[in-house]
This record gives sequence, C-alpha cells and structure tokens, in this order.
Amino acid sequence: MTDSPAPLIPAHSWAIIDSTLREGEQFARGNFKTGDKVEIARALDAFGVEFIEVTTPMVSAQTLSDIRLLTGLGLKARFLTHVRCHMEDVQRAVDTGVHGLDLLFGTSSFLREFSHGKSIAQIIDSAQSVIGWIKDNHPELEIRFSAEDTFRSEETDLMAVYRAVSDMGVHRVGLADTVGVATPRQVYTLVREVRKVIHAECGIEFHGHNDTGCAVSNAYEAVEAGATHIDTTILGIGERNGITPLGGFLARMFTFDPMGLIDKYDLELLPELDRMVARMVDLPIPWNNYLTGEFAYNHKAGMHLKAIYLNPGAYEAIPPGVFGVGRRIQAASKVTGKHAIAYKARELGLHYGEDALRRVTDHIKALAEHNELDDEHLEQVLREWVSA
Ligand SMILES: CC(=O)SCCNC(=O)CCNC(=O)[C@H](O)C(C)(C)COP(=O)(O)OP(=O)(O)OC[C@H]1O[C@@H](n2cnc3c(N)ncnc32)[C@H](O)[C@@H]1OP(=O)(O)O
Ligand SMILES: O=C(O)CCC(=O)C(=O)O
Ligand SMILES: [Mg+2]
Repeated sequence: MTDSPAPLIPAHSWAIIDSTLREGEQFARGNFKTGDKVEIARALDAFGVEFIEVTTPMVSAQTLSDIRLLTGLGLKARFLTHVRCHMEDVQRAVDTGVHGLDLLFGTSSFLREFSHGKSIAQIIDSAQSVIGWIKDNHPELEIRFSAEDTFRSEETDLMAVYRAVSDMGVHRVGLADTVGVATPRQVYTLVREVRKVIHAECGIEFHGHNDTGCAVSNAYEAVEAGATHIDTTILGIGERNGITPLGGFLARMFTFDPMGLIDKYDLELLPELDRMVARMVDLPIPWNNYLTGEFAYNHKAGMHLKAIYLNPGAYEAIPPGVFGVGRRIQAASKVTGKHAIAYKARELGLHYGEDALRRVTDHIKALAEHNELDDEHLEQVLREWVSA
C-alpha cells in the first residue's frame, strides 16, 4: 500500500473570515437585530469558522454595544471589526473586546478621487500613524490593512502601500475586489506579487465581490497563490449581489482536501446556516445555491439515473450527506430511461421483464411529455402495467 497523496490545497493552509455580520449588514436586506447577530455568531462558531468580522462601532451606539455583547459570548471564533484607517474609529474599536482590527483605505483612483480624496503618500502616512498608535497602545490586537478596490489600483501604488504596512508589522494585508471585476488569473498573479513585498509571517486576505460571477473562483485562485484568509458570508450576502458565499467556497475547497474540511468544520450545519440567514433577510435560498439549493442534488436524465443508482459519485463531485443535504431522484419525467424505471419497480417489489420494461418506460415518458408524474401516479402506472 502506498501513502495517499498530499491534498492539492490542504485545508489547514487557509482560514475563513466570515463577514455576514459586516459585509452582510451592507446587503439590501441585512438589517440584523441584536438577537439575530447573536444567533448568527453562535451558529458560525458552532460551524467552526475561525474569524467573525463585525461592522465598525462607528455605525451607532447600538452597534458598539452589540459588538461588546458578541465578544463577551465566550465563543471560540475570534472577532475582528472592520474600521476606517482613522484615529477616532480605531480608538472606539480597541476596547470592544475584539481580537483584531481590519483597517482599510481605498487605493484606486476612483476611491482616491471620489471617496476620501487622499494621495498614496497621504494614505501611507495615515496608515503609519494609525498602525503605530495601535501597536504602541494595544499590542495585543491583530492588525490587518487592506487596499480597498485593489484590482483597479496601480500596481506600483499597491506595492508601496503593502510594503509600508508590512514594514510597520501588520499581521495581514488584504486584497479586495471591491467591484467584482478581477479575473482569476489577475487574482493569482497579484497575490504572488504581494507575497514578494511583505514580511514572511504576514498573512494575505482576499475579499471578492461577485458582480461578474467570479467570487468563488477568485477566492480559490487567491488560496492557490498563497492567500491565508478568505472572506465569506452566509449565502454570499453583501453590497450589490454580494461576495464569496461560505457554502460555495467550501464546496470548491472540499474537492482538494475533503478530510481536512471535515476536521475543521461541522459541515452538516451548513443547511441550517443558509436557512437561518434566508429567514432573517426574508428571501428564499436560491434554487441553484451551492450544496443547499432545492435542486443542487437533483438527478433527472435517464443516462445519469442509471449511473447514480450504481454509484452516486458518477454524477456528484461532493457527497451531499457530508453537508447535511439529501439527493433528489426524479425518475418519472420524459427524459427518464428503463434503468430508473426498473429501479422504481423493484422498490415496489415489482418485476418487469425486458419487453414489458421497455413498454412501461415508453408509456411513462409519453405521459410525462409535458409534466412529470408524481410518486403516486408512477406507482399506480407501475402496478397497473406489471400484469398488462
Ligand atoms: C467597500 C466597503 O464595503 S468599505 C466599508 C463600508 N462600511 C461602512 O461604510 C460602514 C458603515 N458606515 C457608516 O456608518 C458611516 O459611513 C461612517 C460612520 C463610517 C462615516 O459616516 P459619515 O461621517 O457620516 O461619513 P460618510 O459615510 O458620509 O462618508 C464617508 C467618510 O469616510 C471617509 N473615508 C472613506 N474611506 C476611508 C478610509 N479608508 N479611512 C478613513 N476615512 C475614510 C470619507 O472621506 C468620508 O469622510 P469625509 O466626510 O471626511 O470626507
Ligand atoms: O476591507 C476589505 O478588505 C474589504 C472591504 C470591502 O468590503 C470591499 O472592498 O468590498
Ligand atoms: Mg465588500
């Protein structure tokens, strides 16, 4: 026997920063009450995410007291709060009980002109004084510095900023695809470039929006290039059409190191997390949602069904039970075939010979031309035709 090969991307090489309680609050319907926040934090902690990012305490007095409540819950997950690179914000954040501060500053010309009006030199200056103050006064806090709108920023500007904050000893730098425009290859390349200018222990975080449908693949490319932390939200909720969804990212990573994921997270809780947030934002889970959508494990075509009955792995990359979901077999549609019908008959204790099986299959396909048969109707046909 040979040792099993090392997983392509081991699950211990990256961690999740779930931002449902920060980016998720920026979702159109993300207006979480205190009780909702506690429920979300507890559920994420039970699931096993390593970090929970919460909104800046600058939002309101209620937000400030909610952060203190959350950090006082005694959870295993570490809390981070997302704050502007601004002394007042940082001073309000430092005694909220969080483990670290996620600082950011927009570096693209769009944000420099229309958001905060600062030059790259001024950004570096502010970063140095804010980071210096945190290090002097709260050395226990982890510091992350992110260049907001990274992928529309000039590479020379980015490298100057990342090098400066790394030299200040930040624990992590962030790359943010703020408008969801980056391609997987760009993400891979930039993560590799950033790695060259930061100190050896500095983590790399990726935050990706889904405007062009690349949020999961971009997060994957970031990890492949050496990123250590990935931002997710439950169901992907966030500004506009959201960010990398927790379930989608885990589905992607599961294929590289299934046992690593099973060890790290209580994966069977994912459907409950998705249902919880869907209830809170008053929207259904999308039918095609990664892993937990109503039809994510639906099998219908005859060629698929034949193989599925023999070995579900023939048409499933990830066994649904691992994520606490079930498979759905749709045997009585017009695209069904004789193997699926024979299987259904056997389940009912009915035996069809070859010719009879062909005839009943064709009859079921004809009946289902415009509408599949429900289980009751299928059973009725199979019982009637077995002796016909
Ligand atoms: C891509 C992202 O998701 S970034 C994170 C977004 N998150 C948030 O905005 C958190 C919720 N926000 C809020 O509650 C409010 O916007 C507050 C409390 C932060 C600020 O509120 P206000 O003082 O009323 O300012 P407003 O929101 O209108 O404008 C943004 C301000 O932040 C400044 N700003 C923007 N980015 C940064 C930054 N990275 N660091 C420091 N200041 C910044 C802008 O210059 C502007 O300040 P100005 O009025 O002095 O020019
Ligand atoms: O702080 C970050 O890295 C990300 C901020 C954000 O939400 C974004 O840029 O979309
Ligand atoms: Mg965002």
